[in-house]
Amino acid sequence: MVEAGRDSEQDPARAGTDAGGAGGQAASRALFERALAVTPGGVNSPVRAFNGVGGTPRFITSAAGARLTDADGHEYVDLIGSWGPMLLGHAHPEVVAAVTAAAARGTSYGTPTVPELELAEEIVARTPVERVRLVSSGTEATMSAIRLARGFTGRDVVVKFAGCYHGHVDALLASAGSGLATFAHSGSPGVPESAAGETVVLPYNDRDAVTAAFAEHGPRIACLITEAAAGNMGVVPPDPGFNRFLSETCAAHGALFVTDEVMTGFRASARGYWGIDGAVEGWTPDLMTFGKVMGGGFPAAAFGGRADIMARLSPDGPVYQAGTLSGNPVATTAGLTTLRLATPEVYEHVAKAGEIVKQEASAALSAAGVPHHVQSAGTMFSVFFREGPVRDFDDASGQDLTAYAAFFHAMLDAGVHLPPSAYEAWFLSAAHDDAALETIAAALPGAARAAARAAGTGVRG
Ligand SMILES: Cc1ncc(COP(=O)(O)O)c(C=O)c1O
Ligand SMILES: N[C@H](C=O)CCC(=O)O
Repeated sequence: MVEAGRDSEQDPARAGTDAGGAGGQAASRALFERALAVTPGGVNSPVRAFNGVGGTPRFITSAAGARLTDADGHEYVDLIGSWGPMLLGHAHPEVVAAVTAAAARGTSYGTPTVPELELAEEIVARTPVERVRLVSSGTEATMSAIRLARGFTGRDVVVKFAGCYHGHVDALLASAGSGLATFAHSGSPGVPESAAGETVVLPYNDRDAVTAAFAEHGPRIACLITEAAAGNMGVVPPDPGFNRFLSETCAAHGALFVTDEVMTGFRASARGYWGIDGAVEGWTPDLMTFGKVMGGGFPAAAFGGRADIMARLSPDGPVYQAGTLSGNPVATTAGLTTLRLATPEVYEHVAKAGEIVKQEASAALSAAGVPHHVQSAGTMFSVFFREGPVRDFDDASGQDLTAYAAFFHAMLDAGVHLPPSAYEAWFLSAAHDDAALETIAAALPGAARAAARAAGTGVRG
């Protein structure tokens, strides 16, 4: 095994240029060159590219527990967590065994199966949804929820918040947070005016803007969709009472309240962000969306909600929605096994590890004089490279992206793989043990000094 750690004191000018050292990334570089020849940007989802931080993405060849191994044999403590799903860590033996056994029984039948039934039961047991439909991605879940909301209400307008990402659904791809922020697009070519034109985008945590939008468009609003706690502009929790206010405003205008828990679901807590907000404050979304953790690292996602709304869905009702691989037996086995293994101890461990990493990151950045702010939503957290609380996307956009790029590369050199974007959560898992936390702790001071050298020298978001 080759150690990833080298040169965490690199010159900030080298940040974003594979500061890891000549020769150390030969295999990843060669693979990336091949990928560029056959795949746009060399990646199958834009945030995987290093466009926001510069350099060559590492090709990961295996992962176990809290660690990733790349094609050059370097090992990294993983803080990407596949962008959220890997709550238990990579290649959890019981998940691997269950998935292997499921695959041996056949990988897809196109008929109802037991694992999909049991996964649906598990979701209904943990959340306020009464009926749930399984799909294959978070994007499909939000797209379907929006269609159902429109079909149920007979209205067209959708309200969303700037900086909240709900997948690459046409109607929701306006001011959509991390990927688009990292790539400096304001929306996306290819999304027709007719699709985006029915979307109202408001500043997050802004009650006045919500009140004004409903006053103007109320009778045309089918639904308001929000991340239960925003995680795609960095972690920005709703102000106390904000989600309840949204729920009440929707109800007052006959619109549906849709909470997107694709990221927070079964991650922020065992019952998602709803478990620490709605369950406490006494509000219930009309529809919810889920993904990531409930797929256990496989393509599985879901949307669900009130029985009378879900009854409008085909085959019971007229709103069409379908999928050849929806409820796939291997994917649902992975998700079901993951949820069953996600005990209170798992959430306690992830929370405790998060507290340690947050405290150490903040201490290192403070010692180096780097402006920063740490925010959390349940067990999720992120570090903003700017001073002061972040309440909305404008605040999040005030980050020093050059400082983050230098920090990211120094961490990578020291064997810690952060998300290659300043607008993402740092994901921990039950597998982040003392040794993994020590690697992170050892990497932070040098990375903070690299960020300090780069701070203020370049791009602000
Ligand atoms: C809150 C939220 N909603 C929806 C999505 C879309 O999910 P997917 O990438 O599985 O399509 C994501 C992440 O990608 C997300 O974080
Ligand atoms: N921020 C995105 C979702 O949470 C990252 C995942 C992706 O789009 O690849």
